[in-house]
Amino acid sequence: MKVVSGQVMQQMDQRAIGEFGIPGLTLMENAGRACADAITESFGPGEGRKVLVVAGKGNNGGDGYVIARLLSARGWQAAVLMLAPPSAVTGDAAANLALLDKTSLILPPVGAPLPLELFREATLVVDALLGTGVKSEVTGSFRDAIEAINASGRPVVAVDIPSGVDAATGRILGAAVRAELTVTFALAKLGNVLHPGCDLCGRLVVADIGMPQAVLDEAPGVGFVDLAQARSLMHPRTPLAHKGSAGHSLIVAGSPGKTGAAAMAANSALRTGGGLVTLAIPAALNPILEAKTTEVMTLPVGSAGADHLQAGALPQLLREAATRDVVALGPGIGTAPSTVYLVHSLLAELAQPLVIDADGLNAVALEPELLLKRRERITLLTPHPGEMARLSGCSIPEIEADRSAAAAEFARRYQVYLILKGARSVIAAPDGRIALNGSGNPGMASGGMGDVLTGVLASLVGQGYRPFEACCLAAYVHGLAADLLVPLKGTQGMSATDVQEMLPQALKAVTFSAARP
Ligand SMILES: NC(=O)C1=CN([C@@H]2O[C@H](COP(=O)(O)OP(=O)(O)OC[C@H]3O[C@@H](n4cnc5c(N)ncnc54)[C@H](O)[C@@H]3O)[C@@H](O)[C@H]2O)[C@@H](O)CC1
Ligand SMILES: [K+]
Repeated sequence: MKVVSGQVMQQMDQRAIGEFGIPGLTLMENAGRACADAITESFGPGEGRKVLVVAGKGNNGGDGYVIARLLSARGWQAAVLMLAPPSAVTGDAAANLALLDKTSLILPPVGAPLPLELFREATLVVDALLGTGVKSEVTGSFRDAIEAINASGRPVVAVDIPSGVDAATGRILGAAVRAELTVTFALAKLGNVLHPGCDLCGRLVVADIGMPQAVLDEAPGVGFVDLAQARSLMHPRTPLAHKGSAGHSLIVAGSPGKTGAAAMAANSALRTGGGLVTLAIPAALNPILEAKTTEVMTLPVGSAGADHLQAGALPQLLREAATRDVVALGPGIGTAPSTVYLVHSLLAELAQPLVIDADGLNAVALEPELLLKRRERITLLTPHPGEMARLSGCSIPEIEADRSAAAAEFARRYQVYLILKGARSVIAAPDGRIALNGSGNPGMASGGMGDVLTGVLASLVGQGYRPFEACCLAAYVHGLAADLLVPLKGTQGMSATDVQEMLPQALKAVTFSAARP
């Protein structure tokens, strides 16, 4: 699904009206009807029940007037609480205001408290205060209205986006409505899917309001990886599949104290459907990894006593990699100078698609220009914000201020695919494509989750998925495995190994529709 900023949506509205001749009134009528239909579907017919529409002075309020008119025709007793005088309402919104029964309009005198009894008496509250036109922090009577809506204890339906959420960032502008249902128009807005705004939307419905297909297709936006999107990316496994056709990953990982990272990355590659996995580890750690893994083949590298990956292991690793479909480099390798040197050498010399994570990224951060040596080869990085900050020479707050921009800029500059981890991981491609991952939960804030993702991503690349699609699917499946754990374990105490072991169920959920076992 495509997601756009509020500003882009406003340009789309203008284009539909100006270039395609669709009257703004038609778009507003379609938007209001989509909300009325969603309300009827969720809450049933009116049967004399009361609905309170809280309306601002812009077109979001205009949608609210349409909703009030249509719901009263469907048996609701509709009242409209206006936060601005009718004289301030203009354009299409004014045209719809004129169609309303004047006795349904409530306009509290300036400075008077809001009539809270209206909220108590209503069965349902519709939030049509502010939509994509919100410009600043919400204060005064608008803030009072948002607080009254939230305190009402009534189900709330938000029109387009919960009022007070910034449509471009999901940021709460001082106060925001908490809705049970949000009906957004034409395309979802970034504020509908980014935290914390998305936590206030409740169920999100994206309604068709008759926007021309060309306007939808040509709007600049980002992808949002949800179940439907992940399902469309999944390659079905053919009946003729064999272990040689499902990809052979080489995972280069491990140092003393971090053998678990190596084991999780390798096991996760298998749990994602990889045909074969070879785990290259410092020779001295081989007995530990032999015991920790079963299906995985271990490859002790370096001299017999080597407990860190060292530069001398380069020829052995290059020989091994030559017949592998993908290499993943970094989980738990540490930052010893010789290990860093090895990472830099592998970066330059490996021909295979290369996934780099963890200490592999820290080694790259010392000399990011080395990535440009791989311009003609596929490189995929999976940084968390701290690693991203080191890679790009910015601070973590700078990265967090605009995660999509940070990921997109780095991916373009260094011609790499990138998963910037965190709530709503950002996936960026060298050609400018961006997607946000829709799965995952706070239970994933625990050590080792990144090692699992590395294994998942390497496995998918090894199975032949194209890099951007592999990143989208890896992020989604990884998050979904954690989501499937929530009913079983909650969000405190789930471990990365739990997520690793849930990967097959996540893949199953993505592969099969509900109708198929
Ligand atoms: N043709 C169109 O443009 C369509 C627009 N639609 C609706 O129109 C909405 C956008 O309408 P508008 O651009 O009129 O904007 P809004 O209705 O979101 O709000 C804009 C109004 O609120 C005021 N405002 C901004 N920030 C404020 C704040 N912090 N506190 C108080 N007032 C504030 C502005 O001065 C402006 O008057 C969409 O969200 C959607 O609901 C739909 O009807 C579909 C068609
Ligand atoms: K709203």
